[in-house]
Amino acid sequence: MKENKIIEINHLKVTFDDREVLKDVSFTITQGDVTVILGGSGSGKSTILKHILGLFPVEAGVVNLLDQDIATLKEKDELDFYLKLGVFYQNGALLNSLTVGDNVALPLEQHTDLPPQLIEEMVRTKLNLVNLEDAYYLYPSQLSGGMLKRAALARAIILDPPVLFCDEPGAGLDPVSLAALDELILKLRDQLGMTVVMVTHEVSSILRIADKILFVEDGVIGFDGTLEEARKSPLPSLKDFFTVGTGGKKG
Ligand SMILES: Nc1ncnc2c1ncn2[C@@H]1O[C@H](COP(=O)(O)OP(=O)(O)OP(=O)(O)O)[C@@H](O)[C@H]1O
Repeated sequence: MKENKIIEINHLKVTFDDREVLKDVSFTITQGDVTVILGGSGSGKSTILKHILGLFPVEAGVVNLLDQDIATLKEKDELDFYLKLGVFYQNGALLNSLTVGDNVALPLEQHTDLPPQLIEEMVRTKLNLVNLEDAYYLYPSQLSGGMLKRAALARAIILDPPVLFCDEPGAGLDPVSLAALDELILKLRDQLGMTVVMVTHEVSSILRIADKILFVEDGVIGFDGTLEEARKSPLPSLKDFFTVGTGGKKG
């Protein structure tokens, strides 16, 4: 079967305050893959994610997402388009005044006209999927760190997005909760066919879940290949990630 490209970036350039953060970034992401964007602190990983998510205008180059050049997206179509994307940020906090069920229901209530009974069913299905079926009536303050992440994940996927973007999803989790979150992300990929794009420094996570690695260095993609290829790469800064887990920082 022909590989289906979900994201295609060509010659993306990003300048902040006269500083070229991304000089020339090109890559493609294939449907059903878990792709990890790696790179040292400040290398521009989040900047790439934010450009894919349309949070910044594309200054130079092309960002193609779900067969749509995002620069040509009409303003009236933007909301519908971006609703197709699941976004899971490390600080994607839930609203403390709402129960977990109401938090997860929020995107459905805000963006659909579905009847309350159906919304509740959809929320329960997603809570089941993230192993939080008993947390429907609990408040965020009653959840552990790992449970909070899973609830935020349930909210990110409530509209069944074809792509899930995760920025440091495991930040602050203990190793056991981190492994559980990784398992869950793999389950979403396997059961729902979701494509996952993740920025993370967690080597244990990367080894568990990455299919593909994109390594950002000096404003370009310094490495683009499978996890196996990445582990064997002679590129010194990439080697550091897997051997000493320095996060790509030198010294
Ligand atoms: N809105 C902005 N305005 C000005 N500079 C920015 C902005 N966003 C990011 N930068 C700069 O661009 C560079 C890349 O930032 P980015 O957050 O993409 O890096 P990162 O690789 O995700 O880093 P980290 O791993 O530390 O989160 C940094 O030097 C940052 O200071």
